Amino acid sequence: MSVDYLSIKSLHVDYLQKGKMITAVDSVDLSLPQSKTGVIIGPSGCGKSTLFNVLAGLNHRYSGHVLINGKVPEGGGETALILQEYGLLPWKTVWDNVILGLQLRKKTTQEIQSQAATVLDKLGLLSLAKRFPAQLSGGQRQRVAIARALVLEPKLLLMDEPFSSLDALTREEIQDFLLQIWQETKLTILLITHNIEEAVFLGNKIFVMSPGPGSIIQVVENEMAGDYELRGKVPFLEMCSSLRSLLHRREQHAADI
Ligand SMILES: Nc1ncnc2c1ncn2[C@@H]1O[C@H](COP(=O)(O)OP(=O)(O)OP(=O)(O)O)[C@@H](O)[C@H]1O
Repeated sequence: MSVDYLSIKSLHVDYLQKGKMITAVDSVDLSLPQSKTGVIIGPSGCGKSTLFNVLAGLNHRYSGHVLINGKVPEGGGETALILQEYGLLPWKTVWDNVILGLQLRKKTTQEIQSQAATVLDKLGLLSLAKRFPAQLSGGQRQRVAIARALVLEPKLLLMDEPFSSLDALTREEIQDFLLQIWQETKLTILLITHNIEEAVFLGNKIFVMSPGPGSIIQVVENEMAGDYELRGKVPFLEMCSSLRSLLHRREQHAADI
């Protein structure tokens, strides 16, 4: 029996805003086995980032049960979070951005040098090590953000709309790149996207969220994910189409209430 690496049961998060309680997510149930990819898709404001803040250990004010590898999320450690804007420090070079986390973990200079060089080399970024983020393309910046996360050897990679600011072709290249990273490292990956094709291309499990306060309204098991040749194939297009209909129906239903 496979034990879920990530397990969320009855998650509920409220925010207090100007004296009023706002429910951001309600009754969220989600599970993901180790070394699988999960994609969360849902309308704006349904609570996707709220969910990630809990998983990244940044928000402890929730009710329900959340376990990552059997432990309550505390941040750091085995979990890495990559944000939409990449989170790179503009005044630091690629190299200095990548080694930051290792320095914070008080690694020796030798360990830092060797781990950073290995990851940058693997991701084809060594030649860019002395550049600053502003001197990189969007796709290169995204790869540096992935390098910065991977150098810490996480077991769970959380990515919050990581490719949303990339043009269509670069986006596909980076999706392929992420697939390659996943196949090599067998990381568990949970990714948020608004893009249906991306969800079907990358997600072994696709979690569809309802409009806010969000909950998971459908889980699509997707054995096709992980195939580089998938885009354009009939089953891929069919799954995208049915996911699109589901999301439209749900938005229409919410608008009618
Ligand atoms: N710090 C906060 N204080 C008060 N309300 C918040 C806070 N953060 C989020 N919210 C509210 O909680 C709800 C969920 O927000 P969240 O950012 O998690 O949604 P999302 O699905 O990630 O949205 P998007 O797709 O637009 O990024 C929204 O109604 C939002 O206004």
